Amino acid sequence: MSNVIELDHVTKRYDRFELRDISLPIKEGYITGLIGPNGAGKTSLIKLMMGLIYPDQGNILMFGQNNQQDQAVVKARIGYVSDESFYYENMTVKQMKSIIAPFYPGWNNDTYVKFQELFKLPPGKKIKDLSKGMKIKFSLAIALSHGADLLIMDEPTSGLDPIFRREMLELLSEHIQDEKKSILFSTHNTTDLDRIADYIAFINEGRIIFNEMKESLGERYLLVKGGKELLDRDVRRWFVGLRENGLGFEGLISNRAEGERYFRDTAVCEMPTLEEIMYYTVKGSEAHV
Ligand SMILES: Nc1ncnc2c1ncn2[C@@H]1O[C@H](COP(=O)(O)OP(=O)(O)OP(=O)(O)O)[C@@H](O)[C@H]1O
Repeated sequence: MSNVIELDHVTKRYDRFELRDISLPIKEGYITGLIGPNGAGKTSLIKLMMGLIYPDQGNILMFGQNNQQDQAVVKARIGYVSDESFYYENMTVKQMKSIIAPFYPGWNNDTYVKFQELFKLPPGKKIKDLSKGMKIKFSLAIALSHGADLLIMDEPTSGLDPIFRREMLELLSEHIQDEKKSILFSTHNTTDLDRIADYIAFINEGRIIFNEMKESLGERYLLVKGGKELLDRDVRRWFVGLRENGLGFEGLISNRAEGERYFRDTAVCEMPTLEEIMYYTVKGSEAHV
């Protein structure tokens, strides 16, 4: 199985933040959700892939090609959706579309018209007068109209109402039916991932915590709820994150087999939700600062 994106030991430093030695393969033909709390580094990671910022160290391959040396070829195959607008604010939707379309050899105007109607995009409205959700819809219509092999989307669902949010996720699932297409999107929202993601890449404080098939996460982690008397210093070390109150605790263990062996008869063992995995991982990393 080949990788549509491959980050190889990529480091990017800012004054107070670092994406540290990131090696991240994104699988071709699947939907990967990039998730992490505010400030985890999701947008920076996406900008690195898009060649909008440059790594201090490491290599980035898109479709097996270097994303800087082969920039034009690579970019023509990517549909990029972000709420940071790269459009001319004073142009209308129609004018902007006419400027963008010729850049893409695979542009299909019938497809664009179909999405323009579906998304109720007002052709005569200026870009600056579009709502945040409308801008995202416009970006998405463009991305879906030039036959992109890879959609990269930075929080595409964040400005959308719940109805369109759901419709959009369905649309993305349909898009991926074409076996060679791939999607990477960042989100804060675990329900987006529950609905459509095949793979989940979780980033926290500039590091990749995991990049795994959604199904296999449940086999790896264990959520344990029990009485405080079960916790001693050694046992505490097994927990990625732990929440305690007067009598009891609830916590996440990353080695499911070991956790089950110890807690099976004395505590409640459950398969964690994605949200619980995120919550305890972030909580645990804060506790260790
Ligand atoms: N140009 C820059 N110069 C300095 N620091 C930056 C720059 N761009 C981003 N950062 C810092 O890098 C960190 C990661 O930011 P980034 O936008 O990648 O996170 P994110 O996961 O997308 O967050 P959010 O979910 O809030 O959008 C933040 O602490 C941010 O302040």
